[in-house]
Amino acid sequence: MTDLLHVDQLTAGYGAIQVLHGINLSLASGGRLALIGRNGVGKTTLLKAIMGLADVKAGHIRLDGQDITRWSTRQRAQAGIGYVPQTRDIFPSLTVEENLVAGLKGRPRSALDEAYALFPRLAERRHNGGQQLSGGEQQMLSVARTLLGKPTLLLLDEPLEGLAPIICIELMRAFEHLARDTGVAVLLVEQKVDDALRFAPSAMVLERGEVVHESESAALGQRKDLLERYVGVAGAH
Ligand SMILES: Nc1ncnc2c1ncn2[C@@H]1O[C@H](COP(=O)(O)OP(=O)(O)OP(=O)(O)O)[C@@H](O)[C@H]1O
Repeated sequence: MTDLLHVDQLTAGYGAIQVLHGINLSLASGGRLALIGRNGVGKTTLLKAIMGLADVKAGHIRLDGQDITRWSTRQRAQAGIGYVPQTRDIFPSLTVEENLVAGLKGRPRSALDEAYALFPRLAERRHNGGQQLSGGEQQMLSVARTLLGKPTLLLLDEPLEGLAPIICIELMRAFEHLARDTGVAVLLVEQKVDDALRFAPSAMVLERGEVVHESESAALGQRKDLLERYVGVAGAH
């Protein structure tokens, strides 16, 4: 079976700065993979490289068997990659509904119901401005907008960052539903290691731009030594 995403010997960074060194990664259709590691090890850069937002120096990125390494970000989005950046990419001056409409890209307005079904909070706040939303609601809006593009691969960059525990639970539940009901594959970068390992059956640890560990999440959750060394937490998985 062909992997949905296949990253092969990827070396990438920004201009002359090399951040990732020879990364290999595979994700099947409908699969879930957690990408963890300390700040600055290159997790965001890996997502950006997959989305066409970092400079690839060597190696290949394949989506559904097609080599997309030199494709534009727009082409990758059209091919089915959805990227939710760490910065919560919403228009603060537009309402929730206007933000969602901006993500429709030709799909019928009825598609908004999918977003509201996944995040009922957004339905309640549909006429509120983006800047009036809480951090959690902004994150939901950012995710919902990306999902309107019907991605087959979703790249999530620290979606739980700075959110209250109760909102984290709500978001993780929504991601579970989403993955189960739509079959979208998810590559999740997350500092909240327990949540990441619970969500994804497989995990990869990055350190200084290299993969230093790869295993089932349950097995990694037992390796307190590795979690302490590479993530700085003992983990309670
Ligand atoms: N636009 C950029 N130009 C140059 N260097 C960058 C740029 N963005 C990130 N870097 C550098 O690349 C390295 C990896 O950063 P990256 O954001 O990928 O790490 P990360 O693991 O996602 O960390 P964090 O959890 O802090 O986001 C860091 O040393 C960072 O300073």
